[in-house]
This record gives sequence, structure tokens and C-alpha cells, in this order.
Amino acid sequence: MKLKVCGMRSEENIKGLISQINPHWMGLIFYAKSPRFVSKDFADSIKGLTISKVGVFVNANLDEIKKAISLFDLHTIQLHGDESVGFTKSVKEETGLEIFKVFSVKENVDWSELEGYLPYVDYFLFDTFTKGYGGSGKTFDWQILRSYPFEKPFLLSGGLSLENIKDIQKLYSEIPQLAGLDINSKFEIEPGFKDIDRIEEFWEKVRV
Ligand SMILES: O=C(O)c1ccccc1N[C@@H]1O[C@H](COP(=O)(O)O)[C@@H](O)[C@H]1O
Repeated sequence: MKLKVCGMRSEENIKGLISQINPHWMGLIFYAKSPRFVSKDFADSIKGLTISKVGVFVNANLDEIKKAISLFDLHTIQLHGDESVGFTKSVKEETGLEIFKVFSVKENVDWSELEGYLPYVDYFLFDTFTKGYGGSGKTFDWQILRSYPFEKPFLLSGGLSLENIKDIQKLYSEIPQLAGLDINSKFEIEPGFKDIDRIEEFWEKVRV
């Protein structure tokens, strides 16, 4: 099982996360309307830190993405908006980086809509639908994932917390494509500042 901790923007907090947990990825949110938005001034503070950084973008253009890649030395691009197959293809081909394409789940998913993305993404990521695109702290009906028809691995997000560990474990044991978890607002002291001890408690219980 893999872990991504998303929405961080304090140097001290990120260093604490690395030394205490060292998750597979740490997410930086480049969506200006998010309370976890990271500005370019933050780049110098985290240069050289040994963690795979995921840039989270909502309908950004390729130029903005490329600038953030070089400033923040990003390892992964998370497309968290309404990005088309063509745009996702361009991001993959022009950056060569790992790609997470997010689908926000309302009541159902039309799996055929994901098919075109398959050659260009490394993981799909399923989150709860919200007008603000992400960080709602709300879960969706995870049973929908039981009909996921592809071999492509995916990450689960949206309201993951200490309260839903049992459901996560059950899902993980039953759906082989579920490769990891993306945690965010349920582990915050304030937007963008994580409670590392709470994350450690979660990870100790949920990791396999
Ligand atoms: O966290 C945000 O503010 C945010 C804003 C816009 C796009 C994505 C955002 N975060 C992503 O939301 C999910 C789930 O978060 P939560 O656990 O429900 O708080 C996660 O993938 C974050 O990367």
C-alpha cells in the first residue's frame, strides 16, 4: 500500500513528515482558490528535500505546469480538474513525469470515460465530487469501485480519516487495483498544516 499526504506548505511540517513517516508522495496544491494553495515563493524552502513531490493542478495550462515542475522539482503531476484526454497526453509526453488523473465521483462513474486516458496516466485517483474540486473531507460511495474494470492501479481519496480505517482495509483486501491512499484535510491542525502524529497512527493501522 502506498501513501500520499497532500496539501502541505510549511517547511517544518514537511520535514517532520519525512522524518516520522516518509510517505511515498507529498502533495503541493497549485490551485489558487484552495486554502492550501502554495505560492512560488515557497519553492526555495523545500529544495533538496528527499520526498517525491506531487503538483496538484486544477485546469492549469501546460506552461504553468512546466514552470512549477522546474521551480519545485516535481516528481508527479496530479490533474485534479476537467482535463481532457488530449491535454493529459500532452502533459505526459512533454514532461515525461508520473501522472495522476483524478475523477471526482458524484453518484456513479461511467468507466468508458476513463478509457482514453489509460495510455497517459500512471494512476487514476478517485475523489469525492465537490464544487471546490478537492479537499472537501467528504467520502463517496466506495462500493462503486468494485466495478472498476481496468488493470491500471488507482489511489483512493476524499475524506480518508482514522474513522474509516476498517472500510479502507476491507476495500484494499478485495480490490487489487487499489494501490494507495491520499490523505488531506482530515489530518489537519489548520489548512495546509498536518498533525503528523495522527497521520502516523493512521499509517501504522492501515499499511500492509
Ligand atoms: O485540498 C484542496 O484544497 C484541494 C483543492 C483543489 C483540488 C484538490 C485538492 N485536494 C485534493 O483533494 C483530495 C481529497 O482531500 P480530502 O481528504 O477530502 O480533504 C486529495 O486528493 C487532495 O489532493
